[in-house]
This record gives sequence, C-alpha cells and structure tokens, in this order.
Amino acid sequence: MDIEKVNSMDFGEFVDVFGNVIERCPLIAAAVWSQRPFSDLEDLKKHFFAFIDALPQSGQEGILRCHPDLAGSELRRGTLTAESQREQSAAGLTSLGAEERLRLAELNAQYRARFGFPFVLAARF
Ligand SMILES: NC(=O)N[C@H]1NC(=O)NC1=O
Repeated sequence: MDIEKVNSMDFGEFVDVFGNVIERCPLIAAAVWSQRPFSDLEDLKKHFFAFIDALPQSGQEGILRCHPDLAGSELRRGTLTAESQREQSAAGLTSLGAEERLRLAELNAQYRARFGFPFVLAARF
C-alpha cells in the first residue's frame, strides 16, 4: 500500500484498515489518523509506536489485556479477530493436542496471575 493512498484515507477507512494493527485497540489508529500526512510507511509505524510509548504504564498494560490468550478459550470458541486467528493458526496453535493445550492454558494462567496481564508474543514469524 502506498503512502499517498494512506494519507488520502478518511477517518473511517483508516480505522477500518489499521484499527487492529494493535489488537482490539482501534483507538490507537483513530489517534494516529490525526497525525497525517505520513512521509512513508515507516513514518506511519513510528507514529503507532510513539503513541504507545507515550501511554502511561496502565495504558500499555491495557493494550496487553486486550490480547486473547494463545490457544485460549477464544480460539476454541472461534471469536478471535481475523488477525489473531491467522497468527495463531500460522503458529500451529489451532492444531495442538489436548495435553499441549492444557499445558499452555496452565502456563497462561500462571503468567496472568503473576503479572496481571496475559502472556503476549508475536505468534507469526
Ligand atoms: N497472547 C498473545 O500473544 N496473543 C496473540 N499473539 C499473536 O501473535 N496473536 C495473538 O492472538
């Protein structure tokens, strides 16, 4: 996608396209839209990062809390966002055996109990 196209998007289109760049946090795309024009896609990315970096810790933790667990209940129920579904599938999390799923659920729960937010990593490589 070229940057002229991005810069010409109205608010609704921009949020449609970039609203889930940060999982379930369309507010970030909504805020970044106001910072147009972007010089290139790298510049657009920098604005997303800068917004997140400027948040208080509670806001940054809130972003983590918007993420679904890896191989968690939302994957089982089929309620992941399209992006998460793609990422978790690509990482093989849709085809875990029962034992692996259980172990991951235990680890997710332990992590959440310890840190107060879910374990998050970019599952897609
Ligand atoms: N918890 C967590 O890391 N969730 C995710 N990571 C990712 O790449 N896609 C997700 O849904």
